[in-house]
Amino acid sequence: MAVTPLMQQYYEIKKENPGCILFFRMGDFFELFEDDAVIASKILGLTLTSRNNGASGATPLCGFPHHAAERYVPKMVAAGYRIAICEQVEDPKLAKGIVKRDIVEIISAGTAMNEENLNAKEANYLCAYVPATSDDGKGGNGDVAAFAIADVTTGYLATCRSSVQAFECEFSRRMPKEIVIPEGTTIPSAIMDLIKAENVLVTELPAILFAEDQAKDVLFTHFKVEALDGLGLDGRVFETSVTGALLQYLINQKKSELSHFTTLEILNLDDYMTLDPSTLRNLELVRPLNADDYSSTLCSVLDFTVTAMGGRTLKDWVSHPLIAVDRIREREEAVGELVQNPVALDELKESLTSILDMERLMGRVGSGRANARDLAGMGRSLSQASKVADVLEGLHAPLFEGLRETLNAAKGRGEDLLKYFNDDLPMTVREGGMIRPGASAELDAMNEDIKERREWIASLEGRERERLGIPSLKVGYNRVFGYYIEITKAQMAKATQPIPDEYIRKQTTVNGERYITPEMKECESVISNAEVNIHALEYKIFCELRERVNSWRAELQGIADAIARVDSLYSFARAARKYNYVCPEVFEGTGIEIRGGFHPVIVAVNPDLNFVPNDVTLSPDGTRLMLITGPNMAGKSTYLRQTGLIVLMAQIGCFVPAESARIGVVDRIFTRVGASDRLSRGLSTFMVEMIETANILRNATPHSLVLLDEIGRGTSTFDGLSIAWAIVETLHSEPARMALTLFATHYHELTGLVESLEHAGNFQVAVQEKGDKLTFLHKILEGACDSSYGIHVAEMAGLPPNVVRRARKILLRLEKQKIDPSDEAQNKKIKAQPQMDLFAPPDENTLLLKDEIRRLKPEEMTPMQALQRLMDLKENYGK
Ligand SMILES: Nc1ncnc2c1ncn2[C@@H]1O[C@H](COP(=O)(O)OP(=O)(O)OP(=O)(O)O)[C@@H](O)[C@H]1O
Repeated sequence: MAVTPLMQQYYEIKKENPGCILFFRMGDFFELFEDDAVIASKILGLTLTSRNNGASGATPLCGFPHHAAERYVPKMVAAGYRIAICEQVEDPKLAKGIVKRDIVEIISAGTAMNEENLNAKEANYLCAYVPATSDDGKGGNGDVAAFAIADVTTGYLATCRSSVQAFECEFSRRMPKEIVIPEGTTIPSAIMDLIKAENVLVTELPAILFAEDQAKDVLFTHFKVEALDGLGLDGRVFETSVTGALLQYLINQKKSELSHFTTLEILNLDDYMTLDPSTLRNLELVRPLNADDYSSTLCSVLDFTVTAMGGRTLKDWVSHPLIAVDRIREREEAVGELVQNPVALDELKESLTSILDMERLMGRVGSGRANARDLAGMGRSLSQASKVADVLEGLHAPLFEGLRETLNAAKGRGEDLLKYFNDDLPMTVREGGMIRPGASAELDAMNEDIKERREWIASLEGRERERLGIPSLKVGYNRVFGYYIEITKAQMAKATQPIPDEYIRKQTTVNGERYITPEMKECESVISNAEVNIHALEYKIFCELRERVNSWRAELQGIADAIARVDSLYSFARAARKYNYVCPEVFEGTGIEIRGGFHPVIVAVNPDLNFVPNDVTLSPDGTRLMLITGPNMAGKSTYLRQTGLIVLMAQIGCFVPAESARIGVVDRIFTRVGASDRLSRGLSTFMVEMIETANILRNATPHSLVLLDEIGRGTSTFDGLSIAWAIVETLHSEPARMALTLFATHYHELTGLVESLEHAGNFQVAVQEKGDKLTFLHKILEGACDSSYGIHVAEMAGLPPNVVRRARKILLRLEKQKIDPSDEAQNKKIKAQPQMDLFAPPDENTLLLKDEIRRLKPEEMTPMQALQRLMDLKENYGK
């Protein structure tokens, strides 16, 4: 079927970009056709119309003015689509036939650059993954991963080979918006879970992009190196392949060089405490459990950062606690110095305040999008960065010395840039108005040449007003016929002079006439000819400046990174001062000793709450496992979480919410606490609980901190108790595990077990019972709690009195069968006993009896037969 030539062009471009929604530029509009139009009209709320497409009939169509793309592209990307921007790439006036069009950029979740629509304090990560083998070449069954992570907005690029489990942890810490894989690759199921839960876009690429040789070429060309060791990739086949493919994908999408990717980091995940996705979630470090409540996260409490870069680094630090004691102490020392020096803190805040997002500005420079405002912004930020260096001059912590040296590279550069730019700058780069007088002699001379004529035009209005006696006469300008003199009908009537002969009528408007004069036109033509050259020269100077900034990129990224770190240390110090945190003593070894610890988030969010501080003492030779009993609502979960958070805060180099703390560096924090959002993924509460517990029991080490809250409550009492019991024994006694453990439980039966274990101790959350009234004291004390008060709490919550009364009766009866786990004889009985659940099914005899009764037909029996049957039943079942 014949289609119009325009649609033919459309179809060709569409075919070359499968899987993309095509934004097709036509004049001042973007048009979308067919399915693209139907999809976009729904998402963007646009009216769907149709276009006559030659003999093939009408085509669904929707469109919008081109500048609206700024708003519409992010909306489409957020809805999970990939947008191909197709621009007119030749001047329509010069085109022979259909205007030439081409794709200038493809935008998807992980490649979006439009930072106005991104959360400034959040990175926009894109990840690539390939299955790998381990160093020794043995682990090739998909349990080793190679991955690369990039942020195209800032130029961050890193790669790593690790176990799939470590990849899963890193994936959830970074939470990329998009993952790129070779076609047909199976993504490990744990990662797939995260992808589904977070709506991560999955992009499959031809496997050839991941071929080692191809990837090498991409890396060599991009980084201008001739060997892999220049990038630290020597002998790292999988990392090379995955990084090369990722970079190639980005270059293909952005259709630009991306020179802001200047370095490649080889990640070593062993440098950081392992935090699996459930711990990240449960401790609410960066993201809240309840999507809308960011204030419940640790980040929100610690984030006093002033710059967007600092905000991103702070998040990165919080989700990557350190293992190396010297690095932790380095940060602590720097924070400590700031805590003691409020003047320096204020000075830092002042100089950090006007620093823009230099990393993202570099992204704009590197991808050729920067305008004069961006370069001047970079200039101002550099001047401020050198002020930050001056503040650091007065500080002595070793970390600050290194940062100051890096920041010294900013000295002079800001001023060097700013001297070129006007104070008020346009968005456009080809229409002049950017370069400050005095910055270029050539430009000044060109401006000088037309100065008189510009002044002549500028003063024309005044002169003509006087000459014609029309005080409100106007000289205007439009793109169609340039300068004109406008005289309204009312003005004309009041004019003291007739319209001069040299006035040429150009346009009649509703209110009057517009004129030009030959002298005016001659002047204008000289000005506009000169301005073409002036604008071209301004653009040339601008491009040189942009190139200069681009050539500074390595230093600028170093400066940006240093600013982000200073800002994060500043933020820790502010938090420490505001909430009275103390510097923990972090040591290499095992043991946790916290005096007067409190929960950083609860206290920050509820400043009026009378929070009761608590102690923790865990050591390999003393108590390794604390079993904590106490009523509901007493504060067990809070105690567990605050301990996890305090240990984590110590290892990110932050001060901690306590009177004092000694923290032996832990390799992992495991948590099995609270609700889980994995329920939505089709797993039952109990299943999730057991998956997470299994992970703990397989991976905990004697250097781990394990937080277990109410393990086993998701199943029947005896199953749950038995599981909890076995877990306590394993964590306490199995040499490979023996982790420092806080175990909160409602199974009071376990307190007896704990008494028989050498390195476990019973603790309770104190309550005060006066008559019927129960007061929570929130204090953790030694010893076991002898009552669970569950019914009490239920009563306080408003359960109807008849239900409460009945519950008390049932409880009394059940307590008569109480089990003592420390009683060996009874222990054996438990294991041998069939399940004795409240709602356990009736025994076999009862079922048989019921069955026999059901089959009896008394109406067909004689009295004698009935009596005989009754005697049989009594004989069989009556004992
Ligand atoms: N140390 C404390 N000081 C003051 N209030 C506290 C303290 N610890 C907890 N709370 C408050 O008590 C309430 C219950 O705490 P939490 O959820 O930790 O109890 P729990 O013992 O784990 O309860 P459950 O067994 O029902 O899960 C929370 O609202 C919390 O703010």
